[in-house]
Amino acid sequence: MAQRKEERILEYVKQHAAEGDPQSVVDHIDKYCSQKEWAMHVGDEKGLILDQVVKETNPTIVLELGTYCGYSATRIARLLKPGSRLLTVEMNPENAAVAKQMIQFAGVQDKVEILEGSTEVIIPSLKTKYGVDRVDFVFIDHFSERYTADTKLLEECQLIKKGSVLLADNVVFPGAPDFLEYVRTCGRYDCTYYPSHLEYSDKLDALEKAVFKGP
Ligand SMILES: Oc1cc(-c2ccc(F)cc2)cc2nccnc12
Ligand SMILES: [Mg+2]
Repeated sequence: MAQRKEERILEYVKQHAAEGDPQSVVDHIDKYCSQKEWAMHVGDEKGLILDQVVKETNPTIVLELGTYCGYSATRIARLLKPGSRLLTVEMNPENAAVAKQMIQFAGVQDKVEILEGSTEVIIPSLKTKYGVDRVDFVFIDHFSERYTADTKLLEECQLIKKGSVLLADNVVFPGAPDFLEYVRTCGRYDCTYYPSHLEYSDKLDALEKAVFKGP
C-alpha cells in the first residue's frame, strides 16, 4: 500500500485507467476520490464548468496555479488544440512528482510543463525563464490566501492582456472573499459567478470567472 494518499490515487489510475486516455484518467480519479479517499481535485461537477470555460476560451497558453496530482492539468490539456501549452505551478515536490507521472500516463505530457516552486517566485520569471509572452487562460486553484496577490502579480508582470480569462476554484469553500472583492470592484474585470459544490461533497462551492478588460 502506497504511503501517501496521492500515491494511492496514482496507483489506482495506473491499475484501472486506460493509458494515453485523459478522459479515462479523469474518470478514474473521480471514481477513486468519490468512493474511497476524498482529495482536493476540482472534481467532476466543477470540472464540467471548467471544461465549458476552456472550450469557450480556446486558449493557446494556459497557466495553472496549483497542480496537486495533475487532475485539472489533465482535464484542461485534453481540450487544448495542437501547439498549445499548459504551464502548471506546484510548490510541493511530492505532489509534483505524482502529477508528472499522472500527466505522463494520461498522454498529455507534450502539452503540459510542471513548474516546481512558489507562484510568487515563478510568475515573475515566466517571460524570461519560460518564454511566455501572455497567458490566455489562468486556472487559479492553489491557496485562496494567494489568489489576490497572484492576480495583481499577473497584472504587474503584464502576463494577462485584454480578454485573458481567470477562473478561480473554491471561491465559496474554503473561500476567497478578498479575491472576489478585488476582481468585482477594481474595474478591470468582467466577472461571472458559477455556483456549484465542493468536489465529491454536497457542500456549496463556486467558481468565479474574471475576464481582464485591460490595464
Ligand atoms: O478544492 C480545494 C478544496 C480544499 C478543501 C479544504 C478543506 C476542506 F475541508 C475541504 C476542501 C482545499 C484546496 N486547496 C487548494 C486547492 N483546492 C482546494
Ligand atoms: Mg480547488
